[in-house]
Amino acid sequence: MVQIRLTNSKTRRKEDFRPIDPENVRMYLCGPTVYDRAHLGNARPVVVIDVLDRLLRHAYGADAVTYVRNFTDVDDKINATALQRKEAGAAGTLEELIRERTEKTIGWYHQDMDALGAARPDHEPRATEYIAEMVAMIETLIARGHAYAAEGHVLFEVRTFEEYGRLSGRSVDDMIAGARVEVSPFKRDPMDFVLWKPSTEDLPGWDSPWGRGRPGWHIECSAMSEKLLGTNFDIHAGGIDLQFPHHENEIAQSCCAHPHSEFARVWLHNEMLQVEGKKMSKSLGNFFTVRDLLDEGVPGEVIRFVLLSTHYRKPMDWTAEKAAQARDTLWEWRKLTAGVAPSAADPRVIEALADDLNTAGALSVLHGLKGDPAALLASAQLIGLLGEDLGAWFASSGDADGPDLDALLKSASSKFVDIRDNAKITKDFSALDGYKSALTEAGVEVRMTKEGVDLVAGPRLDLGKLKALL
Ligand SMILES: Nc1ncnc2c1ncn2[C@@H]1O[C@H](COP(=O)(O)OP(=O)(O)OP(=O)(O)O)[C@@H](O)[C@H]1O
Ligand SMILES: [Zn+2]
Repeated sequence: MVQIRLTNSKTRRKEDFRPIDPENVRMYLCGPTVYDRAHLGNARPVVVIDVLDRLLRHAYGADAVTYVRNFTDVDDKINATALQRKEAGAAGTLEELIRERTEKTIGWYHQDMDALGAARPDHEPRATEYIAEMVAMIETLIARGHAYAAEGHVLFEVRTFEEYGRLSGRSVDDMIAGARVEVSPFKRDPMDFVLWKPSTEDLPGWDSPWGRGRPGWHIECSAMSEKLLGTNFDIHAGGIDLQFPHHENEIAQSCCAHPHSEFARVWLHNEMLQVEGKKMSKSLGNFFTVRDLLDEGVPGEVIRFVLLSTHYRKPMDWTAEKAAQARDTLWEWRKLTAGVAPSAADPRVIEALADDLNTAGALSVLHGLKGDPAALLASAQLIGLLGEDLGAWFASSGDADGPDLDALLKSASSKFVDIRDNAKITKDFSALDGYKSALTEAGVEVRMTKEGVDLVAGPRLDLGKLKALL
């Protein structure tokens, strides 16, 4: 097996990856805060880590990886969204509105990430189910002198952790200068961050030694990763936007609660998906969701292809041109591999992936495999492409339940045969020609066979137009 190498943000070097336990490689990815649809930027870490997950399973065994990705279902942004809805007249208590929204968002998230071919993690812990673990960790931090309670809050005292800032390579003073840190009267130092905060009656809250309250965001990941992966695990991933302060704070909490632990050995950070040079983000409002693209008829597989065509450590843009090229390439590959059984993945594809997840390199190897469809198929499947039949591929676009493409094509072909049979009697073939060109216009390939006609969905299939022809 080829040696996997990953760029570790902690050491700023590309390093040989050596798992703590090769029989159980453990990986954590910071998941979404569930108050709204995932935008395309949010999908980037999911697709990148899905490829890493596949590579690790290829290398160490399908059952030798534990992949955890959390849902942050308690957060001020969630509360604010629910409050807005309540003020706009939505029925129910604030707590009910919050729960309704987080449940719904988790469902959307699953649908959208499934459409991108990202396998579900082994564990998807929800923060609200790990409050006891968070409280226990905060108590440990207080007992060890790294945190203090003040006015219903508990704060982590950053100056008590010498290594603070090491991951992002900044000193505490630089960070104070560069960051918008919240100054509060009860903080000993402006850099100190919240582990626990009080909740008003209408906000979600849990009883704690510091009164009724709720956890800060950072402690969620420390507590959940410890519970599910232990105090030392292999890989911690997330977007580069989370490196500071979120990951810096996770390290401070976990390493101070367990002084002899390393926490995560390798830190992997993906660069940002951008729009005109700026990070795609909810706060900037320059985003579109994965669902927007799927609804426009961009298959999930095309989105995945585009995301993989740039190395994860480089910023990238989404463009319609990239999507069109991806669609054409995938279509060509699908035609080449139709009815072919996959052989083994080309070793060069594995080498490219093992070299710090060089997915763009892997795709260029695939381009060269057109002469060997069996290897092309196996290699594409290794990175999560060409995995499903075409029906499922197109079904992932359009409405959430997915149209049954096979059924649509079947009714179109029986209609075609009726028109043809009629034309044979009347000797007027114009209606048949008209139907044929309408099908072509809808992106369907019409192949005449001895028995009748074979209709095949093409890369530019327009489901709306096809439906209109039935
Ligand atoms: N533009 C982007 N490109 C790549 N990854 C991103 C981008 N925006 C967010 N992420 C990643 O998405 C994951 C989920 O992040 P989170 O739920 O905190 O985002 P958010 O707060 O909803 O989005 P935003 O950052 O747009 O306000 C994190 O790993 C984060 O690093
Ligand atoms: Zn996290």
